[in-house]
Amino acid sequence: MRTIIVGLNFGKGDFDASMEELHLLVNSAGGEVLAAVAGTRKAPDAKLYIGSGKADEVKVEAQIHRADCIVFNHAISPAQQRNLEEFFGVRVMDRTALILDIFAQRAKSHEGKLQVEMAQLEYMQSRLTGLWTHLERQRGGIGIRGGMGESQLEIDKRLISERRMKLKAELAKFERQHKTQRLARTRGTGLNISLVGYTNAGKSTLFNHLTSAKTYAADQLFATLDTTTRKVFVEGAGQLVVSDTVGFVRDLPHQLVAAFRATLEETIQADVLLHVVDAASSVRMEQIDEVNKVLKEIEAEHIHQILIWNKIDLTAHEAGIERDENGKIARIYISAKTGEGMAQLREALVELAENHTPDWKREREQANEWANDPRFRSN
Ligand SMILES: Nc1nc2c(ncn2[C@@H]2O[C@H](COP(=O)(O)OP(=O)(O)OP(=O)(O)O)[C@@H](O)[C@H]2O)c(=O)[nH]1
Ligand SMILES: [Mg+2]
Repeated sequence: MRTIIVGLNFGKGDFDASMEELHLLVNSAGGEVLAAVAGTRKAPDAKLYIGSGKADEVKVEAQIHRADCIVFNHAISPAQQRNLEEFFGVRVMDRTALILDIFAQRAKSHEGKLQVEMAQLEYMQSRLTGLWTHLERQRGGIGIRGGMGESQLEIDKRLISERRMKLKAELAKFERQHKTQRLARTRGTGLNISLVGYTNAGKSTLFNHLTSAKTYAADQLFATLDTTTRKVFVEGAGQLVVSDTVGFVRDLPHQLVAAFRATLEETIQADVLLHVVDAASSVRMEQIDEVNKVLKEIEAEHIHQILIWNKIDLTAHEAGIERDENGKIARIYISAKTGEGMAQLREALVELAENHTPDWKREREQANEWANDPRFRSN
């Protein structure tokens, strides 16, 4: 797709980095960015999101470059999208739709495909509702009852609802399957580790290094969609379970977070999160915040987390372990590409495994505690 990207700078965060990310997102979706238009505003315009002057500018750019798509670096309302498409005469997408599109292209497993479809339907349904209110208002004004628009909308809405119900039931089946598999996998094994992090941070590269697996690692956003889990034997740490997960991104559509809940469930079950950070990125701190936001959304913020400062081959950092004031491991500097710091990471895993209490032991301790608690003793 021949694309023009548009972003408004509201004076928050790193605007240039966010436009750069949108550029990467469009490339990841298979599109080509022909021009970028930036504007500054205090608040979005109700009708077109951008002001009418800016809209003229975008229209000229679109005509010069013969663009067939305009992507906004924001979430725009259904009404605004309609107005913009009318104004430009080409397709208009917002950030959410773009991310959904990438996920739809990337989904490989049956479950992944269902999850993305679920998220898309939810997104569409919210758009239809917007359209519906719009027609409703129009109809009220003109005083005509019923009409083609209304019935078509009603049908669309019903079809979407029915499909969503079906998907929900199918996804629930997968969820039960995950539970059984997880039980079988973690029985008798040690530490359960999940690699989490912003998209493109290097999770899959690290996963491959740790497990000698061939998980798809690529310089594109959302290379990984499905959670991959492997057992790994680490000398001194015993049998570990390691999971590679989907990358997070700023404003990850909440529909997607909801849809991927089952996949992300793996993350929630982990004993330790290795939070992989692209240390070479200028916006790494913002990315860490975004990842933590999603972790909170999936109720995984309480899990012990260690920051993996990756890609140090591109920075001035040296490989090694950094500890907090209590001597606990806080950060590990590595390069998953060159292998620097991997020895230290393995050392850290041994230490974590030593300090880890397996579930069965924790349960037994808990039972003993209750047995000895006078409050629970009968006479
Ligand atoms: N220079 C350098 N590049 C790295 C390093 N680790 C990963 N990369 C590169 O970064 C890009 C992204 O790596 P992935 O492992 O696919 O990243 P990911 O976090 O799994 O990304 P998603 O699955 O898209 O969320 C690839 O081009 C890797 O080759 C590193 O230590 N140094
Ligand atoms: Mg990956």
